[in-house]
Amino acid sequence: MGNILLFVNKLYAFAGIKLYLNLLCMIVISLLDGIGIFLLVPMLSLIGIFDVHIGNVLIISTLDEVLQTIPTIYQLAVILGIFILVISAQALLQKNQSLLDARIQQGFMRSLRLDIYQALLRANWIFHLQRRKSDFQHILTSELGRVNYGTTLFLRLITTITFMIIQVGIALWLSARMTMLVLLCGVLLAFISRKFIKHAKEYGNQTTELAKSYYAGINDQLNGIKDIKSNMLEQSHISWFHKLNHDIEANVVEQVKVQTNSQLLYKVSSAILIGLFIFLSVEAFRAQAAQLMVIIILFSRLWPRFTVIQSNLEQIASTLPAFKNLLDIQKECEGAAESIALHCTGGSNSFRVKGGIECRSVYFRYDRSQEFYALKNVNLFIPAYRMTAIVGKSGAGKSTLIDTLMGLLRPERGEICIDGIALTDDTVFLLRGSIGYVPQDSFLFHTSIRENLLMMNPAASEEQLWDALKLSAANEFIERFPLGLDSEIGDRGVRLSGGERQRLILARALLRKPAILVLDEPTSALDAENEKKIQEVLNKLKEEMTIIVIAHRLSTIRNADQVIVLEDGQIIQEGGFQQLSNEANGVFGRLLRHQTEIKNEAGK
Ligand SMILES: Nc1ncnc2c1ncn2[C@@H]1O[C@H](COP(=O)(O)OP(=O)(O)OP(=O)(O)O)[C@@H](O)[C@H]1O
Repeated sequence: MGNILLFVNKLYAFAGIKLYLNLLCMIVISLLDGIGIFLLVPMLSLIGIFDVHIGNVLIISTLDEVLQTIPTIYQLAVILGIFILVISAQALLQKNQSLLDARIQQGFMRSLRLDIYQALLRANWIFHLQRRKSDFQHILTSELGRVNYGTTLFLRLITTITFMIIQVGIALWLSARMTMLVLLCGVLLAFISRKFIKHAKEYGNQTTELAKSYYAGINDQLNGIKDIKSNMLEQSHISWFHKLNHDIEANVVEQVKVQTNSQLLYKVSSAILIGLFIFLSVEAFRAQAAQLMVIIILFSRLWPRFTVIQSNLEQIASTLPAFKNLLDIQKECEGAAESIALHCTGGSNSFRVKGGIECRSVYFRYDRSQEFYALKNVNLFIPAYRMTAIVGKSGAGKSTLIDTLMGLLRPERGEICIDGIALTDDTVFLLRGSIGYVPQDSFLFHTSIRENLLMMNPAASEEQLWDALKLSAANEFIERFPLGLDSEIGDRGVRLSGGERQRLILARALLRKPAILVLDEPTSALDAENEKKIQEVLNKLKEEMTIIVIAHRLSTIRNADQVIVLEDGQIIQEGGFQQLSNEANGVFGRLLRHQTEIKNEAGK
């Protein structure tokens, strides 16, 4: 019940007055529908199908009196004319009401989609690290689809209930006793059917869980398709897929079972009720023929609405878990929201570092319930317009440190200062807007080289594009492509080699003319010749920007002005490249000697 109220509140918050307008349309449509039914009696009487005694049945007797003032030959034409007018007006109104319905529904979905997407993008990095990406994909596609369907059903439910109330009102007017009898049966049936709604909700929860597993599994497996194929893991994955699909199928069949059982109950009971109702009307209540006819028409239209309401309630119950899931994620995102101003996009020159970036006694933990610190008492100074390299064994804390320097992770203790001023939640975005980041796992879109570049700086000219490509030594391979900048690079850039991908990503980062260039393993996929080119590029770029680079391949950072060596989240060595390589017992010297030996052996 709480969830349905939440849903109604949210829908009302979005649609407001439009919902009332919709309701008003429905009331008028139902009234016109009722008038159409009332017109049937004199019409059938005039045609001669029935010789109905109109007696003192409300509305019909008034209508009959009016008709008597018209010459007999025109009576049928007049009544048919009114009938056509009433039905046409009803159809016209219905058309507009359906349109309004669609507008409310689609607008509501648009606003939900936007809210959840904005909340996702506003959430901080640590939140994203802790969640499965596939859960978000699931929410934004399948769960939103279910909520959409639930909204359609909800609006349909309001329509049905409005129609029902009006028709019950008319029926009450005609015969209170008979109407009460039917309503009593309806309430009784609704009470018996509560369990169907409960089951539908349980199966709806199951649908959410199954769909989550489906999305997560598909996502992981498609990302790891190379591993699956090269390790011959196809069969085990097909078995997993088979089992999950079996569960999905069983879940849907169970839901249909609940629906068909309740429909069966409603249909059989409706046949019994209609029989009982006609019998009682004729034998016990002695209803007049015209009155009986109107009531039978009303109830034969009314009763199926009970069935529709029951079926709608069950289906809404099965989609409510999707709505709850959506609100939960949105709430979690909002709990982790950064105070980012979304209209400010990262851009060039929004922040210039004059002196340098400083870490003052920085501590960081991914999980505050654990004792483990990924960064412990880190104190360091990164001078502007210099190249600082961060090295260390795998798991030493290099990525955590640069994520902290970029303001993606906020220190648990200590602070990050730019030119001596501590970063706050507000200024951290200025810093982030001034960074060009080249990640380890390069991210490229399945489109042309040009569009991949323009994504970073849509206003860049052809000349600026080529300048950036030259700087990153990516121009040579692109010039060889027949379509040049318009060449398509495939999904995540699969049509390029690892080195080509990395150089393209570097060009993309440079296009922003960032104040700080952060590179995570920029040369890991490059051969010696290209590595040298990148070294030269970085050397040149030092004059224009501050460079921070993580490197496993130490030859890449030969020209670094400062090297920071991390181990277990702490700085254990720092200094110039030559200085550290000369420290015989230092970790850096050992790492360097180890890499040189491997290189020499490979060269033999
Ligand atoms: N999202 C995370 N949640 C929890 N712990 C994490 C997370 N990311 C990293 N860690 C832990 O923090 C420590 C530092 O990890 P980090 O990724 O910074 O190391 P690294 O030096 O960059 O390693 P590599 O060279 O392998 O990329 C590791 O012990 C790692 O297990």
